[in-house]
Amino acid sequence: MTDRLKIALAQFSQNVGDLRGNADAMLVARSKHMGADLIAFPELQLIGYPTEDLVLKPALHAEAEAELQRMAKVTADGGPGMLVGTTHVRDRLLYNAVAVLDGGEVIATVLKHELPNYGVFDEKRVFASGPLPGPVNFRGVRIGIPICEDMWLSPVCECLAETGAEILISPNASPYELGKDDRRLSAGVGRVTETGLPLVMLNRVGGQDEVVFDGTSYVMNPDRSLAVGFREWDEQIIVTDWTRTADGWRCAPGEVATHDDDLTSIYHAMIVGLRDYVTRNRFPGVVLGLSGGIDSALSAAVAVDALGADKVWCVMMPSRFTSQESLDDAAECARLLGVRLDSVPIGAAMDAFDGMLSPLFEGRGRDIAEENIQSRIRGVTLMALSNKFGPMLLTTGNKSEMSVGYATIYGDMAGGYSVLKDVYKTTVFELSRWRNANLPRLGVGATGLVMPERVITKPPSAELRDNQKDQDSLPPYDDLDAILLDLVEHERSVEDVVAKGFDRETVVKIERLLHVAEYKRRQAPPGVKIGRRSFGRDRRYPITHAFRTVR
Ligand SMILES: Nc1ncnc2c1ncn2[C@@H]1O[C@H](COP(=O)(O)OP(=O)(O)OC[C@H]2O[C@@H]([n+]3cccc(C(=O)O)c3)[C@H](O)[C@@H]2O)[C@@H](O)[C@H]1O
Ligand SMILES: Nc1ncnc2c1ncn2[C@@H]1O[C@H](COP(=O)(O)OP(=O)(O)OP(=O)(O)O)[C@@H](O)[C@H]1O
Ligand SMILES: NC(=O)CC[C@H](N)C(=O)O
Repeated sequence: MTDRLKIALAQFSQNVGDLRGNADAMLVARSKHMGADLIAFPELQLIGYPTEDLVLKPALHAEAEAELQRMAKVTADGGPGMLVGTTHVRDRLLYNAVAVLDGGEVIATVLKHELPNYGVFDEKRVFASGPLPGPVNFRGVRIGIPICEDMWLSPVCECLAETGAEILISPNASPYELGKDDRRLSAGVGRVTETGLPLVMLNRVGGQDEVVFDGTSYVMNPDRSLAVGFREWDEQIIVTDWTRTADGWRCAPGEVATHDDDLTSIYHAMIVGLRDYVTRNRFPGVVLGLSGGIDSALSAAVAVDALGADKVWCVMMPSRFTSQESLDDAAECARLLGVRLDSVPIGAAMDAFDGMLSPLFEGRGRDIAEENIQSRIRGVTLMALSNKFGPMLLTTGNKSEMSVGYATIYGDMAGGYSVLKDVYKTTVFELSRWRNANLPRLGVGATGLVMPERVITKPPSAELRDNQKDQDSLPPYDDLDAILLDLVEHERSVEDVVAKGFDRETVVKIERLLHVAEYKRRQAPPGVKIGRRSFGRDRRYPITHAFRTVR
């Protein structure tokens, strides 16, 4: 019976659907840690998380089994065993599983019991729930393997402790949300307190469409002290040293990384989401409309930090409503960021549409139709550049606008991905100030200012007509965001919000706009999830419905 163990923990990224690539990355990691007894990886490391309906293809199960067998054979060399997240088919049911590989074979397969089915998760849609598991005997040590949600709730870990587990290793695919690192720790404290066992929480990193994974893996000893704490966002392998004591197994103390403050954390999530989306979908870069306003300035700054200045192409598309201030601010933003800026005036296209539509529009005054045509001309222009040269169009709308439909469908909503989709305008201001004063650790962009101060201080305007200001149609952003926070993030009623002192008419209007704009959000590009109620993945409302919290 062994009294010492070396367990290598790989906080890895994953490439959904690239089973060969994911398997090769695990084998390379193992080959570099031949002194370890075991190397563990995050949840579904072979397939990638979230799998969504990809796992409904039987061909994928066959490939997963072949890759698993290939990996198992490698372990015949007597080196480290492997703990690999994969799918498993048993009695024609599909499970989210972890296979334990050792001595050339799959020595055990553990099935996930608790399937998360809320927020961004849909696991019950594709996986069956496995029975409550017992520990796996790995070289004489009984290892309990609660798979992600199995660690977030009590029953699986309690069952593992009762059936003799000595160490808990929990492969996770726990998506980023502001403050989630603390919740991961609290869940761990709960399980360690209940079971008296040491716990490994091993999370993935990287971006997958709307969700990003920030890692923050850790090892917690039974006294609830952190033996090891991984960095946020980075791939990292840490070899942990374990000793059997009279009171059970203990992990030797190592490095415990500190975590970012809120604004740094949000900014990093945006960088990781955009970087992985653009690179994995093989775009040469991004193109975006740079208006001299704050949303496009911040989107451009994130893009430069994520991809590098040479991969970001900005285009100013002035009309007769564009102020000199906007022209100057866009030029200064581009200079500070070191990006290419072209100018494509849209007056000729506006005149062409006026001419084309004048027989039909005759007798009607100019209104929102003409305003939106400008936004759509810009969308067409940017998509033409995307088609001709390949960069993906980056959409710049923020959560405040997307909440109330303050964006033109098929116009400035055109694009492939949005970094501001889940941040309210007040946070856009904070992030812009923060980025002007800080260089993000994960960023590859410019030091110093990334936008002139005036972009942050001037009143926001869509410049679709003379002297237009956002505040002509919307309440001040401080009020709008406070109301939206209640209606969207906390699902409060109009009465609840009015009771806090907000004007009833304003709150009723915002609730109405929120519901009416659902059709726009359904057609909006994906964007990185930051909070608990992101549009699309978390908050799923019907488009057609008659419910209002006031009549
Ligand atoms: N339930 C539903 N299902 C499907 N389609 C529906 C629909 N309701 C309306 N529609 C369609 O949508 C159209 C109305 O939507 P849309 O054409 O977008 O136009 P609309 O929402 O009326 O106007 C866009 C608003 O966004 C503002 N804006 C535009 C551009 C940029 C910014 C900014 O600051 O970032 C602000 C602009 O000032 C204006 O207030 C209707 O004409 C109809 O065709
Ligand atoms: N003159 C312009 N030149 C280039 N792009 C523009 C121009 N006007 C608008 N856009 C694009 O359309 C998006 C919507 O911009 P708009 O100015 O209407 O409102 P906004 O939400 O306040 O955005 P911003 O703060 O970036 O100006 C902008 O972020 C930008 O990408
Ligand atoms: N993949 C999972 O089971 C993740 C569920 C977990 N509660 C989380 O939010 O991170």
